[in-house]
Amino acid sequence: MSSEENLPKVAFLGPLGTYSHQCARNYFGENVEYVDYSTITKVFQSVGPEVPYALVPQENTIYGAVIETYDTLRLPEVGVDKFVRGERAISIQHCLVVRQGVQLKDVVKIVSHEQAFGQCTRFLQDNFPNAILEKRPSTAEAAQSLLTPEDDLEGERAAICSSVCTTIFDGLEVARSSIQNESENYTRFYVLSTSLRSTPPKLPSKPQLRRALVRIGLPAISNPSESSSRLTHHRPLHLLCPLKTFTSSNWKSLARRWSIEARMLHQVASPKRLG
Ligand SMILES: O=C(O)C(=O)Cc1ccccc1
Repeated sequence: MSSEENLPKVAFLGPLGTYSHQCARNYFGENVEYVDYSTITKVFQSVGPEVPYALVPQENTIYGAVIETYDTLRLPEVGVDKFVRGERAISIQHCLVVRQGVQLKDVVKIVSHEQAFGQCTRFLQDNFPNAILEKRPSTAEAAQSLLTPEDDLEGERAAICSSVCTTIFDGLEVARSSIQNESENYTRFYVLSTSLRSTPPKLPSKPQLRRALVRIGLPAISNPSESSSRLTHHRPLHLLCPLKTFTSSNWKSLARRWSIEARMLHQVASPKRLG
């Protein structure tokens, strides 16, 4: 049995070269075995007895919440057998990367993760207003895809990703650096775990305030008898706050009542509210 087989597994959005991978290494170091998955949803789904830990991007200082991550954090298993057990923010410096020798004037298509597009809107508008922007599952996958020919494209492609990708995938080079809208740019990642008890095997870091992720759902209860049985476990929101409509000020007063400092509210509209 190799020594790697004894290490706990950590899932991350791959391939090597993603910001998720950089953050995972920054958090866990050499204490774990890394396993890459092709989408954030698959990273989330992998968390279980075989893969007890994962790291997912949560929020960015320029572009805000990572939607795919929030979609998974609303799934029922969160708080039951999948828990947010840590966080780490890293600096994100995006580059425009091309195959070696490609001229920027020939670039007609740019590929990347949707977060990277959202963080680089000014650069894209100023330099490539007519380029096709194609979403990929991760920045490193976008970089890697430049090495596969795309026959029916008239023109060249570029990827927005970390400069690290040019050291991982042979034949790529950095054409422009630090292309995000603001020079200081950070993404926070969440560490997921199957257990509330065992502490993730993280590298030592400076002490942080303990934070909680609170998920509040408006129960879709039509049958009153069903609602009373549910009340023993989850108090519906209209019992917690007097107004049926949940607003950010409801949230702030709830947080005050619980003596917690509310940092961020991410709200998703129900079909009833928009429809
Ligand atoms: O695609 C990646 O590299 C990721 O880890 C997701 C992401 C994309 C852009 C900024 C931060 C995280």
